[in-house]
Amino acid sequence: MAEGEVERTPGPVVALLIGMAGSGKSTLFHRIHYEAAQTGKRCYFINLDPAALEVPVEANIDIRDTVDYKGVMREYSLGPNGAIVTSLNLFATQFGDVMDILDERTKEFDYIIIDTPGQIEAFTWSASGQLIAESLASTLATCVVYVVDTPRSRSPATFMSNMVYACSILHKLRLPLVAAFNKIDVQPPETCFSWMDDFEAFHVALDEDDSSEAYVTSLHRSMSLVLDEFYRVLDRVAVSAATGEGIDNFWAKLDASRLLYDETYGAEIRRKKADYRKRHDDNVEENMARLRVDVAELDPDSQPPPPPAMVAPVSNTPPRQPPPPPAATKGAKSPDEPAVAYVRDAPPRVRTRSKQDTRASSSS
Ligand SMILES: Nc1nc2c(ncn2[C@@H]2O[C@H](COP(=O)(O)OP(=O)(O)OP(=O)(O)O)[C@@H](O)[C@H]2O)c(=O)[nH]1
Repeated sequence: MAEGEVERTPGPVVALLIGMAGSGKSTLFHRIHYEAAQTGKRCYFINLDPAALEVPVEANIDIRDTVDYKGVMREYSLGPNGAIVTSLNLFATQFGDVMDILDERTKEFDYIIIDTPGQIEAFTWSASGQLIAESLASTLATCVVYVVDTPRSRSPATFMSNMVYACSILHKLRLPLVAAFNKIDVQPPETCFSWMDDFEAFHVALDEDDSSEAYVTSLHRSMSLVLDEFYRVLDRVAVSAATGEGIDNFWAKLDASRLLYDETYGAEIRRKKADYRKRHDDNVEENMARLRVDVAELDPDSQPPPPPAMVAPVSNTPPRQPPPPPAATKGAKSPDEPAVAYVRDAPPRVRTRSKQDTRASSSS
């Protein structure tokens, strides 16, 4: 690779759909599924919303196949939000299996689209949400698609809340972020875009909006100055999940995110891996040198030990005889009884919906 050239991450682009409840994530998920089938784009779909009553498309992997959200509520006596977080936690413990499935199938897909729970903080502020995002981003070009409800963002105060949230997600996950202004069939995005391009236009809108208290207006005014920098690195696209308008641009933004990922997060991951490898190799070399000195000091005639690669693998050593079973004592448990009584069942292993899996891949 030529010097200064950015190393490209092979495999599909992963898009995590995140947004406030009702912003249209699931409808967008559905729209992407439809458009992908129409245009022959190869997409893999994952639903991470355990509380979804209905997923509009047959996802290749669905958290609801693994975790019973209502059962979690009952068993742990939790409310709806607690149960979503706990379901995600349980699923996160099995996410290695999901990564194995994705690793096996990376060559078959161009995009992996992931729907997340409507309770946005359940994903963005939970350890499991972060773990899932980091696991994906450790090997695949991953980005966040922050879905904005454009009609609701007509009000400067709601627009500001949305942008502050998007900014906090960018800081938390540190992944490329595309703001998808949805529902443009109802409300064109130009007003929001003008506020992002020119903070003075936003200040004028604040002055004209008499629904907020003076101190809130003043707070929004100063926050718009802070966010001005954020808007410069924020990619945006206007879409309508209902009509399909703007979806072509949506694909283009995902492709652009791949480049951004490679230049930022991907480059950082590769640097960390290289650092780790170097530190590991240096440690091995240092320990070997120390060992050689110690051995030489003990017995000047002795040969230094062979390098680690020449040490016979553990599996080649002859198996030891197992120790004899302990003598039966009075009141001992029968051999069939488990030694440890688990309080809770471990969550079932992740299952893909093999039938749908096959269907989805054949349709793509
Ligand atoms: N007009 C219009 N309505 C939309 C669009 N996208 C979504 N909606 C509507 O917005 C409402 C919420 O959409 P959902 O897709 O359920 O939103 P969500 O973000 O998945 O909701 P949660 O799962 O609760 O977070 C539904 O009534 C949709 O029909 C759009 O592009 N245009």
